[in-house]
Amino acid sequence: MQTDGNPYMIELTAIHKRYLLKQALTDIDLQIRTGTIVGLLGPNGSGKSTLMKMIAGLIYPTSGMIQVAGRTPDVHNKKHIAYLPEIDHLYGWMTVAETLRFLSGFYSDWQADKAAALMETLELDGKQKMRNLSKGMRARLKLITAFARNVPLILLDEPFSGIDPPSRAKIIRSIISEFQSEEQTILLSTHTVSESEPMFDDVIFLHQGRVKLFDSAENLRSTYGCSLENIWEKVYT
Ligand SMILES: Nc1ncnc2c1ncn2[C@@H]1O[C@H](COP(=O)(O)OP(=O)(O)OP(=O)(O)O)[C@@H](O)[C@H]1O
Repeated sequence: MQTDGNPYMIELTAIHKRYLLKQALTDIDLQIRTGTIVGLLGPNGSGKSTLMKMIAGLIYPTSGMIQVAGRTPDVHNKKHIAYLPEIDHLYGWMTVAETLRFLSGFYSDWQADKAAALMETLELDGKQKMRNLSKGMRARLKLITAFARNVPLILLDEPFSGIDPPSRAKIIRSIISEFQSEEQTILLSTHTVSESEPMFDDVIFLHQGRVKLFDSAENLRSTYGCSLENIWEKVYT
């Protein structure tokens, strides 16, 4: 995946997405800089997952243009994008360690040493059977599978759902420390704004499928004179 001097990992121009009966995204223009962690915030149904799936090349816009590292995303982008995977289809009889080995076979960029280190940091037991994992443990495993890959773009859709607050704090610290700012870009959607705030370089606030605010976290805080969480309250209430 080449960026050829282009400072933007993701460029969206006049994007509209309509499902059969529902307009999900309207007139989205965004440019996401390479080497940043970007927060994608918004209430339920504001279009976060739709935007993520589109950037991952899993669904297509109704109109408009998307460029990811200078090319239109399609299913082949899986090679270059780690999209927080659905793991529910994986074999329940396998252990966590077997599952990671199984997944490693699909990705030439898999870093087994990193997966092992993250297993330790996130306190996941390799001997546990997949079918016995709690919701929070499954969420941890998803994060490990995303960060074990050496890819330029990581898309994390609600990575903290089901994870308890102390573990969330630990995971956020590990995302910050694992982030390779020269080479990587992370787009992360979440409802846990206050805890996630320290991670974000830039923040997108979506509202009813439109971009309500998009700026650096620092500019937003100084413009509004408060934290992102308080901005959230001002924007959405
Ligand atoms: N496959 C689909 N078919 C029809 N409508 C859909 C589909 N997926 C999403 N929608 C609708 O599009 C809108 C945006 O949904 P989306 O899942 O992108 O929002 P979200 O911000 O990720 O929500 P949440 O925070 O609840 O996960 C919603 O009104 C939703 O009902």
